[in-house]
Amino acid sequence: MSGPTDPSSPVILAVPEDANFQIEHDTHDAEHPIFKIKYRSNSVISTGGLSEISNLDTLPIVKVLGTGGTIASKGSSSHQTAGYKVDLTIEELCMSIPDLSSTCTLEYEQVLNLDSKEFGTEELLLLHAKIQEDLAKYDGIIITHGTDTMEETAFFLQMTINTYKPIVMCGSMRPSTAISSDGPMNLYQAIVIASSRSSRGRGVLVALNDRIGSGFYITKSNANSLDTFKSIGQGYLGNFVNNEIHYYYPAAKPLGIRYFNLNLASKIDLPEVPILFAHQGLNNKIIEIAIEQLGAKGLVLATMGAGSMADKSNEFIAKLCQKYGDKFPVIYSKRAMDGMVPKGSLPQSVGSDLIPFDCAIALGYLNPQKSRILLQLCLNEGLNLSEIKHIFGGVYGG
Ligand SMILES: NC(=O)C[C@H](N)C(=O)O
Repeated sequence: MSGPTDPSSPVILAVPEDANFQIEHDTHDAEHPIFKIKYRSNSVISTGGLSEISNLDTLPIVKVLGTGGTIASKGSSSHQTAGYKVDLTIEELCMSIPDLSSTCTLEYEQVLNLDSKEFGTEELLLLHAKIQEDLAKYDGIIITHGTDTMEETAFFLQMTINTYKPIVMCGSMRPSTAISSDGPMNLYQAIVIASSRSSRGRGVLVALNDRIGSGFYITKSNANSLDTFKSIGQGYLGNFVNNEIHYYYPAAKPLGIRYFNLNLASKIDLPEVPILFAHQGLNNKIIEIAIEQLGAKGLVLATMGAGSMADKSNEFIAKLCQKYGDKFPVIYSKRAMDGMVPKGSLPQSVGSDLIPFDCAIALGYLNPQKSRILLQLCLNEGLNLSEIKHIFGGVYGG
């Protein structure tokens, strides 16, 4: 028998009489310890429960899905770190890393080969379908991806795939042709992370530059440097040092996760939800254009502080919402990288004639690009305003 068992299944445990086995206590979660029973035998009868059986003679089977990005790019010289092109296959990329045959059985597949700025709903759905298909066969999935929109793909996968198996995203900031390109090391670490049982039950992970972060919160903080992925308030989940994975906390998924089941059998077109970046002197006309000319079904505002928009903008938004029968959700996000927008910072009514402000939803801790995806998923499921508020309440907004 190989591969993991579902930890929630009942405890029925039997090992062959001839088995040579050992019991290991997994210390990653002191409150919910896992006892691993490892054995050597050719046959096994059954397994399950809080315990897991693993055969010492089998290795995890993991799959790398290539989608492009700088990690799959080539420049024309070894010092070129801008203006390069995606031009490397996932096969070539996997050949550039050290031998992993004692860590896992590795397979790979080219799903896409694009700069991540070209990603949209179609690419997200394609990747989602591929992962769903592969999760049945593999112990972990690794996705190579451009860093520019990696956080959006990570968040989308996090909200739409409910699995305890590791899904690990990685990329690079320097192309494959650059002196000290970071791609091969990042890919190597991501594969080791996806092969490890200690990575289970942690949701979608983003692994770059020795750090392991949660795809739910992590964001690209620097447009150029290698040390770019951060979640300032929530921190990293772990670190990778000298071929060892060091998690700081027991396995857990972020609070506020609510899974959205996508019906891949029918055509999905996630609704139009633009993001508007607020600034001093914002012209209300741009709000109207975003909503009316784009046919948007919702709007995300990167507000100037913790939900702050000029009074005239709030009044304009409230009137537009009234026009749509107060069904049009407007997410009050923030342009600041850290912090949050609490429910309490939004007025209940606006203007001298106290127009109700029901359509305004405080974002909580997510950034604008992640809240856009969350709102798209809510709208795709046909949720109403109060249900959407409830979901954003999971990240302390609403
Ligand atoms: N570092 C990178 O991967 C950036 C690249 N433009 C991308 O997102 O595809």
